[in-house]
Amino acid sequence: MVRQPLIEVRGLVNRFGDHTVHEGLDLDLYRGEILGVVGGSGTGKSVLLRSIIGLRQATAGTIRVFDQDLATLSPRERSQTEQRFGVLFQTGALFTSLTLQENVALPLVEHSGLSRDDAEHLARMKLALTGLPAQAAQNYPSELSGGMVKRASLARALALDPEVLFLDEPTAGLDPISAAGFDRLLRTLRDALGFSVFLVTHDLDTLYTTCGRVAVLARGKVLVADSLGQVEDNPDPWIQDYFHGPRGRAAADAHKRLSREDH
Ligand SMILES: Nc1ncnc2c1ncn2[C@@H]1O[C@H](COP(=O)(O)OP(=O)(O)OP(=O)(O)O)[C@@H](O)[C@H]1O
Repeated sequence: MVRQPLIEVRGLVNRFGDHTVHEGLDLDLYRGEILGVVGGSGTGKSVLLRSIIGLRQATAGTIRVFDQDLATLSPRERSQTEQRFGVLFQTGALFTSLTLQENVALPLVEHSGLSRDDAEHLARMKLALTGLPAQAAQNYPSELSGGMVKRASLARALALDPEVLFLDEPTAGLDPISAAGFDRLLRTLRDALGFSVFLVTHDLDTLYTTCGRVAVLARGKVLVADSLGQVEDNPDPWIQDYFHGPRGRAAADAHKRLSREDH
């Protein structure tokens, strides 16, 4: 059976002045998958994410989302399409002057026409879904640990039941235990809710524990997008260094050990 991509990027070009970031980049995201997007610093992972979610107009190329060409959508259609996305940026980007419950309720009030009371009720459910204790709903972001803020940001990204979740380095800045907890949570929620994930990360443990496929960006393109096993075997020097250097080996070994313990 031929799998239809939910997102299809073709011939993407992004330039800033005479600096070319993407030069004919192709990438697909399939329904229900967690796609890890990796690459050296400055290879354009965030610019790619921003182009897909409509925060940046690409210099050239096409981006089809849910079988529609982003460039041909009216502002209204674009806004409807964007509501099918959930986004979690690296900083979490919660409003510091709002409680967690108010933060998560905000998109619900804005986009789904719920009353404030109903939105806050639903917000508490979303926060519980991400594993936060009930009382955290009344806390302000500054009162919580980094891991809890990440969970709350995830709850906000999930507020409108998105079909695709975009995450930009979600475990950056978390201690390894909180990071592993976040990875597990992401897998569990994907299994339960069925969304697809576009995950920009530098975290090798995240790649090994959560991603079904991995796309490697280098030299303006996607060098390879495949299962980890296939990607690890790619002879490109950056890929070899990344996956077979000391950190890559440690992450692969830890994953093998955990898989054995699970069986
Ligand atoms: N608004 C902008 N104006 C000019 N250059 C930009 C802009 N946004 C990104 N760039 C450049 O595009 C390149 C890719 O940036 P991007 O943030 O996508 O990299 P990245 O792969 O996400 O890097 P990192 O892993 O370090 O986060 C960088 O050289 C960056 O300086």
